[in-house]
Amino acid sequence: MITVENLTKRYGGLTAVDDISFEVRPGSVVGFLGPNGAGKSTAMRMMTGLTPPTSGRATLLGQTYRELHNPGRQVGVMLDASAQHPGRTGREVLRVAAVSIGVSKARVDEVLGLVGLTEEEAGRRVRNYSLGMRQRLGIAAALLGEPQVLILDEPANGLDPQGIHWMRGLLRRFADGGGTVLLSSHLLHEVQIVADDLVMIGRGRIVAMGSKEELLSRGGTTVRSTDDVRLAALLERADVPVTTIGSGGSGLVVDAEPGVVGKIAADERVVLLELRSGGSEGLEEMFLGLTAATSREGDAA
Ligand SMILES: Nc1ncnc2c1ncn2[C@@H]1O[C@H](COP(=O)(O)OP(=O)(O)OP(=O)(O)O)[C@@H](O)[C@H]1O
Repeated sequence: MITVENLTKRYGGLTAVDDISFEVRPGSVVGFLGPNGAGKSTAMRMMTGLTPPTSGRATLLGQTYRELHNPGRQVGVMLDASAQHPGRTGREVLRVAAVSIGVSKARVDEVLGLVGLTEEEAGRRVRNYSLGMRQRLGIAAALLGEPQVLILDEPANGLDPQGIHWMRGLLRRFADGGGTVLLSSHLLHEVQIVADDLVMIGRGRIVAMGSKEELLSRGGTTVRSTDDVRLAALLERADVPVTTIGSGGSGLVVDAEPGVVGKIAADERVVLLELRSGGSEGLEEMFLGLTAATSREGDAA
């Protein structure tokens, strides 16, 4: 549904997006992650025809954005929630968009309901909206044409925890209904729950990508038991490498699947207090580690 092939953007001497390739399958949510300045927005702008690539290409439903017959009906885009006309009411913003892409007024009310903007809020001018309300309006605009694909740049920005929870539900339902979602974030935990796959970029380059489970399991397994010293010895005996022995009861990090560790513990009657995929550091640490080395902002430090 979304195919990105060797996409590159250079601004003078700066390579903002450096030869990235990935795919987003129908029915899935892909989190596009990277620190500030990593090149996420530039990549999304190229995907949606707003910035011409220096080389490479991106297709949506088999065509470039510019080749799409009625892009507003096929691809829902939210790149900059503050770009909406400040002097119009939320409802007016959506009505104007509805006319331009050819959808009914009734659909405007439907999407307002979907994003949880009340009658009163829809009648307020956008300049008086909070950032969270602007995000909801931006998502409403993206959903307006009943698209099959959603491309959202930092949609969780400005949403409170409840709003983030709501957005996850909305995107999950959209994907479960066969839709394709690409959403960017500079915060792993915002997308970690909802995303099926993750694409992590730093300084324009892909630094890691794969299914969430795959990326999580790269960190090994964390295990905590009532007797970690004995468990470590049992694991070593079974040729399962223990990479860390935590101090103060923080457990072990083991280079094996949780199932393997659990079985050894069960066979030897060691009581487990915790058993999970990922090292003690978790995906967040891995993300920070992967991107710290490639953060442009880090250059100044
Ligand atoms: N029009 C432009 N001209 C020159 N440089 C640009 C332009 N647009 C983006 N850049 C640079 O390209 C790099 C990537 O920027 P981009 O906005 O794509 O990053 P991002 O990952 O979306 O970060 P953020 O979350 O901070 O927006 C940055 O160094 C930015 O300064």
